[in-house]
Amino acid sequence: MVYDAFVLLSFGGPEKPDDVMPFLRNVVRGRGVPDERLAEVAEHYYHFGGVSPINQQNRDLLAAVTSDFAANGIDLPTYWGNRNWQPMLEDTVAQMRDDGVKHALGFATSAYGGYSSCKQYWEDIADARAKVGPGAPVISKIRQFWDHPGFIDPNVDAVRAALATLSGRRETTRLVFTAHSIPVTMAETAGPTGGRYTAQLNETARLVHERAAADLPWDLVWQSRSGPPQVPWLEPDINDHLESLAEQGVTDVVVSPVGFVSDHLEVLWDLDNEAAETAQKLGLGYARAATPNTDPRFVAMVRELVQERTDRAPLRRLGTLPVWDDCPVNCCPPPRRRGA
Ligand SMILES: CC1=C(CCC(=O)O)c2cc3nc(cc4[nH]c(cc5[nH]c(cc1n2)c(C)c5CCC(=O)O)c(CCC(=O)O)c4C)C(CCC(=O)O)=C3C
Ligand SMILES: [Fe+2]
Repeated sequence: MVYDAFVLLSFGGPEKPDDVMPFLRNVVRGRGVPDERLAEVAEHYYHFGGVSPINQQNRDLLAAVTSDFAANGIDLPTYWGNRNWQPMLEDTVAQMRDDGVKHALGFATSAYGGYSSCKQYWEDIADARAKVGPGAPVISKIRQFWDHPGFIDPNVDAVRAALATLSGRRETTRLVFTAHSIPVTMAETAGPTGGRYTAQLNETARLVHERAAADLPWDLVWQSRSGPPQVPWLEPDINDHLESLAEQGVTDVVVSPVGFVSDHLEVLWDLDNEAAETAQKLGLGYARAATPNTDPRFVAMVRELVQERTDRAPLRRLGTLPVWDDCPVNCCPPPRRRGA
């Protein structure tokens, strides 16, 4: 298989106040979410001047990957397209067609399986290619990387650095990993045999824990729940979990958002703002570990994942869960649409 381009696939985010509501309508398109709910979420974005950091983080990642390719003799042009905001993937795919690209490798900014984190990127690719029509390049998505050392090692260092800022007693310190909550049915149907999102997250958390702070107890909990209250999502929420930890006599927490690859708005708002405030109310010492962002090891991982496909380079990984490149068509079905 000969690949002739690389494309970074991501979520997208607003870059000025006027982008916020149209961006949010794109995120929930077809799901019948009322504007009042979106207006509430919009406040989180307005708090940061209507700018999500995610697009700049992706520009930085793409620039770093592009230089890393050049330094390692990989001669692929690099592109970037989003699901929910400019640059939209369909515009990127049109540009790739105009540039003569035939078959690109796509890297999505999510380490895990499941609908939102994996399958929906396949859908984004199919939708973008359908809109561009004849001549649209084929895009093959690169595998999930939850246990790749280039993802684990930066998280390990970040947990160690966060721990070092706490002044409390180690015996009563807890390591808390977080990821985006998803509907329980979505978790049950994640991956070819179900449960893949939570299984991979548990493996990531275990791998980071045993390298960063093997003596500390740890938990994996959830953040950023949305959707109507009658639909069950993964629990406990980080804020409820901090309360029960405080009741158990925990004095300090390190929160490591292994569910994400950059310090975007879900991290800045839901952790640095909300969870930090909860911890303060409870009198808990609190430190949030950084995500990989553009750590050189994470950037090198992207190149190694490309080399797995172009040179049949051996897979570098630390875990034991199964790995696959192309997902079966029937796995990770989309959530049921809500009535408007
Ligand atoms: C698993 C997962 C990831 C991690 C994997 C990955 O990274 O792909 C993720 C990432 C992100 N989620 C983000 C933002 C949002 N997610 C929403 C809504 C939802 N997320 C879901 C799941 C996930 N989401 C689900 C099941 C929904 C509800 C259903 C739906 O409607 O699809 C909503 C709607 C409003 C609301 O109801 O809260 C917003 C605004 C941002 C951007 C942050 C920024 O701007 O910096 C990022 C990176
Ligand atoms: Fe989300």
